[in-house]
Amino acid sequence: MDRIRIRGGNKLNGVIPISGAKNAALPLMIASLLTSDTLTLENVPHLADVEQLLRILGNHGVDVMVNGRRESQTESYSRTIQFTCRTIVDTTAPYELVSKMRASFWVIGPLLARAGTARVSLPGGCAIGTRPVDLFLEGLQALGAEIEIDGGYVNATAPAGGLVGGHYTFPKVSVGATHVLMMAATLANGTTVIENAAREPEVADLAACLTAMGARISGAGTSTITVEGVSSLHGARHRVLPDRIETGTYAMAVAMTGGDVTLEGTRAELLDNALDSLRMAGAEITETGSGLRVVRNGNGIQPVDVVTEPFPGFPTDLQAQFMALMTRSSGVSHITETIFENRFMHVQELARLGARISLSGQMARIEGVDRLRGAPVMATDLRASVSLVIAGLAAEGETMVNRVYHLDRGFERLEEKLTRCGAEVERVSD
Ligand SMILES: CC(=O)N[C@H]1[C@@H](OP(=O)(O)OP(=O)(O)OC[C@H]2O[C@@H](n3ccc(=O)[nH]c3=O)[C@H](O)[C@@H]2O)O[C@H](CO)[C@@H](O)[C@@H]1O
Ligand SMILES: C=C(OP(=O)(O)O)C(=O)O
Repeated sequence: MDRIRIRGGNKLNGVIPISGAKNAALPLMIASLLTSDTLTLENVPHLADVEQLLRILGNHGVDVMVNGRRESQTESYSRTIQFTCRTIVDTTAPYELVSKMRASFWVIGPLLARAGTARVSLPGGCAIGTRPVDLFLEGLQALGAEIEIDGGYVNATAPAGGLVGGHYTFPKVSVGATHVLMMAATLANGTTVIENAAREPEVADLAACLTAMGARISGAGTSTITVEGVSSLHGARHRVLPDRIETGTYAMAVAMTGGDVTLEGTRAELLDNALDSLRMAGAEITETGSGLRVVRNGNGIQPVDVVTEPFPGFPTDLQAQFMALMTRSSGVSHITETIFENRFMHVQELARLGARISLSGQMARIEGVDRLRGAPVMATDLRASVSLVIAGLAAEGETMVNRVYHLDRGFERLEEKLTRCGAEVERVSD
């Protein structure tokens, strides 16, 4: 099992290319099920989750070409992948495939919309909370779907003439359920209005791609999305937007170590609130022609309180990384997690490095310390893992991060990107 060894203490200086967003690429890939034409996606990151979804889509009948070839091309940062689903050959998404990754559940929307039926295993994914699927099911029922749960599977059936436009107000913001409902509504008969929709940039990115495929969508990126159903979608070419979580992660790494790094190919507006928190912590962040420049020279790290919220609030997917940064601040900070009920697994691992953190319900109190010391730590989920890398970069001596398969779900070539900027980070394969 691979591990990551870090020798802390080096500043980061240089350029880090930001990859296409995992959380945009996954729903975009799933959208290929909605058409019999070819959907071409550019800037698809090479990540374990993407590879897993390729297997799942293959099972439904999607033919895949990566950089013009049939076998997976791993050498390039940014891959162009063509997806062609002439017919849906299987409407079942089995437990063995879906249990590994939550987003694979999202095939339920396109399968139902195009084939009229779907049998999809209840999902897996990062163990950060119970993560039910009730809102997906309620939303699909609002489009006329009949739903039953049997043996760990959701069986969904559209009415005889296909899904029908409907009105659904989310009682709670859900990124995944917004993606699914929007995709399902593209092929429904009539107009669908989705209220209290997720406003994450990945939702707008999916809507832009669906629109290029012939869908009629307005309001994506706001909390009310209207979809006028059409009878079919066609092929399109779309570029996956830059990964805002990867952007924020490296920005926090620079704030942690000090240095001067340009995050190439990304944009400030994708991070909104999180950049303000980073600036308050002491990082200088400027937009350049090629991306975002992050600098921290001389000044220490200031304590900043954050509360995770749906976009444009501070993202839960950056909570662990910001906590790592706060372990070295010059005072006391508080981090409140409002999205997932069990997303503090990194706390005990950060403590191994000398962090002082106490938990009270959904709030963590972090008392900054002068120094962290390297230690063996264990990655528990994707973002928790990278928070340990950030802490390790600033810790004295060696930090060994175990179970890095979590990291490989969402960070493309992490050790290479950091090493190029002066960090001592290497992958150790046993
Ligand atoms: C692949 C992907 O894009 N994953 C992201 C997506 O996950 P994901 O789409 O799974 O997260 P959601 O936005 O759906 O979850 C938000 C909250 O709603 C709850 N909920 C959700 C659906 C439902 O049917 N019932 C319900 O109660 C969840 O348990 C959670 O408490 O958004 C999360 C919140 O920004 C991010 O952390 C994940 O990285
Ligand atoms: C929680 C995450 O992913 P998933 O929703 O796929 O579990 C994440 O990207 O941080």
